[in-house]
Amino acid sequence: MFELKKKDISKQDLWQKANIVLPQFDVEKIENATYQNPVWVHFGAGNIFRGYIAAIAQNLIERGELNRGVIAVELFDYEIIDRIYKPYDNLCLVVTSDAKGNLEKRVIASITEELKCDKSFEADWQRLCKIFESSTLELVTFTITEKGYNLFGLKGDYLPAVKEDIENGPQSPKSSMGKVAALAYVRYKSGRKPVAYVSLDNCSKNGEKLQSSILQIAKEWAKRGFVEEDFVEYLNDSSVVSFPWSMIDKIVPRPSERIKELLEKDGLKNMNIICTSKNTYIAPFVNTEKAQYLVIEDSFPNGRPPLEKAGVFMTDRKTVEDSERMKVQTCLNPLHTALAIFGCLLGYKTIYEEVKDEHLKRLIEKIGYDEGLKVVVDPKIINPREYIREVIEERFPNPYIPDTPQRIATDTSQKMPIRFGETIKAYAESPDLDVKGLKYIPLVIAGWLRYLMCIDDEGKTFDPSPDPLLPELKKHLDGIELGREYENLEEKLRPILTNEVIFRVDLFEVGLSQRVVEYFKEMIQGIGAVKKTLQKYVN
Ligand SMILES: NC(=O)c1ccc[n+]([C@@H]2O[C@H](COP(=O)([O-])OP(=O)(O)OC[C@H]3O[C@@H](n4cnc5c(N)ncnc54)[C@H](O)[C@@H]3O)[C@@H](O)[C@H]2O)c1
Ligand SMILES: O=P(O)(O)OC[C@@H](O)[C@@H](O)[C@H](O)[C@H](O)CO
Repeated sequence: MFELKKKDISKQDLWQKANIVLPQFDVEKIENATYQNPVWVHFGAGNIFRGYIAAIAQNLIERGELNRGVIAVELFDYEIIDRIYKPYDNLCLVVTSDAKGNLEKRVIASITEELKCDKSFEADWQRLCKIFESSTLELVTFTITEKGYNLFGLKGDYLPAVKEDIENGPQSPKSSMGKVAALAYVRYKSGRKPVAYVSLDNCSKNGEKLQSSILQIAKEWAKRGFVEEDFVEYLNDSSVVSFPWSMIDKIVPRPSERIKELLEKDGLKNMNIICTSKNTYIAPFVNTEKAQYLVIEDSFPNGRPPLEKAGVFMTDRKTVEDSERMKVQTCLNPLHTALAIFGCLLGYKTIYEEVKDEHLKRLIEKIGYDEGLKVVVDPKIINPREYIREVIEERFPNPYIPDTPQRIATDTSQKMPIRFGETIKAYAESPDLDVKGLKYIPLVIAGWLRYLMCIDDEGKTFDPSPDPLLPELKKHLDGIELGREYENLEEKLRPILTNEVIFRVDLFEVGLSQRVVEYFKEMIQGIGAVKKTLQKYVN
């Protein structure tokens, strides 16, 4: 037996026998160099970071293109650090599966430090301040989920923690964006030092979203005299501080029991999967697919590692935007969200089983090829039609990527505007497209309303995936039962369907609410009605 710990890394024969590739560099040397002269900080120490971003850093280190690692920082779920980083010396085992079931196993050792970003962890906070004062710091990347950037609640008022941060200034921030703004202020105070803040989350114009949240807090602080006006100027000057946009694509599901068992058979100890009290599913290993795309706007005022040498497309903002529109708004994530919603309703536990169902497959083909492609601008670096084909025919059906509809259904309320709202808006604004002609996106929206009832198509209650708006949204579905007729459903659902925070547009105004409500009515007819409605409309 051996462990994913530094002390066992020297037992090369054991790892070799298990076909696990070890880091090809002097881990301690990189750690020391990074401690002295940090280059790269990452916020959001979850699965995609460990399985993709940290692997990019390792590729560069192994090729001699980078001589520092990445510092992992957690803003939200400190259990990750205590239970998955510290006990395994920040090592991570990445298991990559192709559709034939061939596995590549590799130890990632490019994460050199793990820090909890909160003033209550005084030593970590002091260390973070030191890092942000460092002139060698080039980039700060983020994978903190869409909701991590939010400042406002559904009604447009500040979230409580954000409000508190605004009132109290940068001294002891509580909200995620407040903490990042406070560290940006530390960097500013240390001599207006340059840096790039790079969001790698699945949101449209993610760089703009990050910048606007940090700026908003900075402006509120400046108004109250907590910071200089010049701090706001600094954050607005892209020659000093940039917020590059990006598109990131690699399916990194929750850790799988099957992979855990395989690793244990290899002789590895303590491969337990945990679910933290904040609902992060994480393990010492990460399971993922081979396919991967990362496109980043090339704007780095303090320089950057040669990311292109690790396969990252470094390009202009327009190409990033077109790639993001292609992936997040039309060709992958909306298809994923559709499968997530219908998967939970129809009792599926894996995505690959879902795409074997001809109706679900047809639904995602219709959303992608028929409704989505019409608003896609070809990003040139990736062909959109070929990309959808790869997604539907190769990536989703991969049985060795045990992705679940329940994982993807997490935070659906936060994803609606980007996954579907942008496309509806583009149709509504186009002189050549008829928004009322959309059929399949409204079917997914109706499915989501049906999902919010938390009763599956067999009439059994299910636990919905976490979503910050769930309690509020569920209230609007209260009292609706399967098998009953309702006269005033359109009115009852109006508060959801008119909410532009959720759909980017008012579905009543654009003329889609009636169709959504009609589909929804059909889906609540009784047991099996969701399946029947799906079959009726995709056929
Ligand atoms: N997993 C994927 O397949 C994938 C692919 C492409 C992009 N992404 C992007 O990365 C994000 C994270 O995915 P993951 O696989 O790492 O998920 P994960 O559940 O493994 O980790 C989520 C991370 O976000 C942090 N987080 C959650 N809420 C936060 C908040 N309010 N403030 C600050 N941090 C918060 C968590 O603490 C954790 O570090 C996704 O939401 C998506 O935007 C993921
Ligand atoms: O991660 P989210 O929450 O933005 O969306 C769920 C999935 O669609 C997503 O994680 C995909 O796996 C990913 O976007 C593939 O690149």
